[in-house]
Amino acid sequence: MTNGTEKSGETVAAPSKDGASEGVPAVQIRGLTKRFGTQTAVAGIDLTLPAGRFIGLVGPNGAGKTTTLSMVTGLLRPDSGEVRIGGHDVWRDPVAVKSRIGVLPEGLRLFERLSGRELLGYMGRLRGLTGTETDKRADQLLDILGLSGAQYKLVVDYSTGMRKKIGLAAALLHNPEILFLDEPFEGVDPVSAQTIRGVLERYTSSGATVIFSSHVMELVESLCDWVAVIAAGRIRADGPIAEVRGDAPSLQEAFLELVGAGHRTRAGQNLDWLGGGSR
Ligand SMILES: Nc1ncnc2c1ncn2[C@@H]1O[C@H](COP(=O)(O)OP(=O)(O)OP(=O)(O)O)[C@@H](O)[C@H]1O
Repeated sequence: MTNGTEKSGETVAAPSKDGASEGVPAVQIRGLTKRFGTQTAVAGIDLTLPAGRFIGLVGPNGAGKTTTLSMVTGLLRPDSGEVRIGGHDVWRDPVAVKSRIGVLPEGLRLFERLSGRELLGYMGRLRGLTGTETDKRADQLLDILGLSGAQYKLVVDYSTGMRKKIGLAAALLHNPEILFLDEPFEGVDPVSAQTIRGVLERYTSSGATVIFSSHVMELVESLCDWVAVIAAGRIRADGPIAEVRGDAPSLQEAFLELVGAGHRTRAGQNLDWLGGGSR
C-alpha cells in the first residue's frame, strides 16, 4: 500500500517534509527481460524493493545482477518490462529518475585525464550544484574516503580501490534518494571497505536507500536488512534477511540451497589428483 496518488498512470509520491518520497517503493520491476543473442540474461523479473533499506542483490557469477542493475538505472534498454524508481518510469521519465539516483556501475568508466578533484567538480556542475556547494561536498567526501592526498592525481593513475572510492564520491555528490552500487567492495582493501561501509551506513540512517550487488554473503548479511537472490536471470527469493535465511544457519547456506549449488560444495572430492603427493 502506498500513500502516493495516481496521475495519468504515474504513481506520484506524497512528498515528506524534506521532499523525499514516502510510502512509494524505491524500485518496482515488472516483467523485466533481456537477451543477448540466444543467451537470456534476465528472464522475467518482478521485484519490489522498499525505500529506506540497505538492500543486497546477490547471485552467482552470470546470474544477471549487472544486467538487471544496468536496466534498472537506465543504462541498458530492456527487451520488455517496466521499471519505476520512486514511482517514476525509468524510460518515460528519465530526468526525474536520474536526478533521484546515484550509480556506481561495474567497470566504471571515468574521465581518466581529470584529477579526482576535477572529476567531482565536473559531476557537481552536471548535477546542478553551485561551485561553492560542490567544493564543500567534494572536500568532505575526499576527506572521509581518504582521497584528499590523491585529489590532484589523474584518475588514470588511481588504483582499483581508489577508483571505487572516487566513483562512490561522484555518485553521492548530489545526495541522491537511492544509490545503486555494482560490486562496490570488489578490489577494495579492508580499511577502505570499512570506510565505504561507514559512509553507506551514515547515508541509509537518514532514510536513503542503498541497493548493491555482491557475491560476499557475510558482507550482505552484516550490512543489509533486505535481500534479493537472483540465479539464471530469475528472482529466487526476496525479503527481509531473516525471512530469506529461514531455518538455514547462515545466509550463505540459504543462498547455496536457493541457487541449487549445494552439491557443488562437495565437487572438490572428484579432484583426487590435485595437491601434494604423486605428480
Ligand atoms: N553484453 C553482453 N553480451 C553478451 N552476453 C552478455 C552481455 N552482458 C551479459 N551477458 C551474459 O548475460 C548473463 C548475465 O550476465 P551479468 O553480467 O548480468 O551477470 P552477473 O550476475 O553480474 O555476473 P558476475 O557476478 O559474474 O558479474 C551472462 O551469461 C553473461 O555472459
